[in-house]
Amino acid sequence: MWIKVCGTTNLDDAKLAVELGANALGFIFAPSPRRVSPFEASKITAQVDPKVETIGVFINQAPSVILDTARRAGISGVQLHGEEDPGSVRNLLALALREKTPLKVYKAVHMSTIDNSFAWDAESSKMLAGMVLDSGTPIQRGGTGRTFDWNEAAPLVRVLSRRTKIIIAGGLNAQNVTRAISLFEPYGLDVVSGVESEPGKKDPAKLRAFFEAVHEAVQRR
Ligand SMILES: O=C(O)c1ccccc1NCC(=O)[C@H](O)[C@H](O)COP(=O)(O)O
Repeated sequence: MWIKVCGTTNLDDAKLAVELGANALGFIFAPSPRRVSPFEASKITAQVDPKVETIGVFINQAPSVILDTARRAGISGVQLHGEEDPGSVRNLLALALREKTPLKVYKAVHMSTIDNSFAWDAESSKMLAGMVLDSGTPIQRGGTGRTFDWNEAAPLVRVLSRRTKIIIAGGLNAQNVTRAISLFEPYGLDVVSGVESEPGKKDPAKLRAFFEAVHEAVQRR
């Protein structure tokens, strides 16, 4: 199971997440109490094993801004958390190719109020490294600490799973992650609020409990 721990703001939290088995660390470059500058992120990414993905979170930014931030922060991928459509991802990937900056692109889709998953048909989903299904709203795009309606979403998630790698996000924690894994059988998981003591600071006990719960659930499958 691929696990992304998001909202990284300091090296200690990054090191612990990686030690526990995180496959990816998220850095927020959008309005958020967890926001970091490209320079702050670069000081952390420089010390992370290159096998661990480092993913910048953006909301409705121009491709040139995303690419410039990615380079300065030293990240390996981006997660687009606004209303970016297949056209904007195509432009971003074309620019990245022209400028010889390899970049994985993950698209976040908000399952509650601004569901734009239908823009992502089988063909356009091929551009994505994966799709993050989250519970944001137009006011708070991510990091809400709330789950979306899992039962209602399950049929749509099955359809989307045939198109790209599905990553479940939104209100995950050590208590509910087992159910998310058995219900959605996702490729990956993405968490922030459920493993923090306060926004931007990880709680080591919660982080450990989260990874233990995931590993137990995966072994039972
Ligand atoms: O985490 C934020 O503060 C945030 C703000 C704006 C856009 C995206 C944001 N987070 C992106 C993530 O990938 C989070 O891990 C995801 O939304 C899940 O968050 P949570 O429900 O708190 O686990």
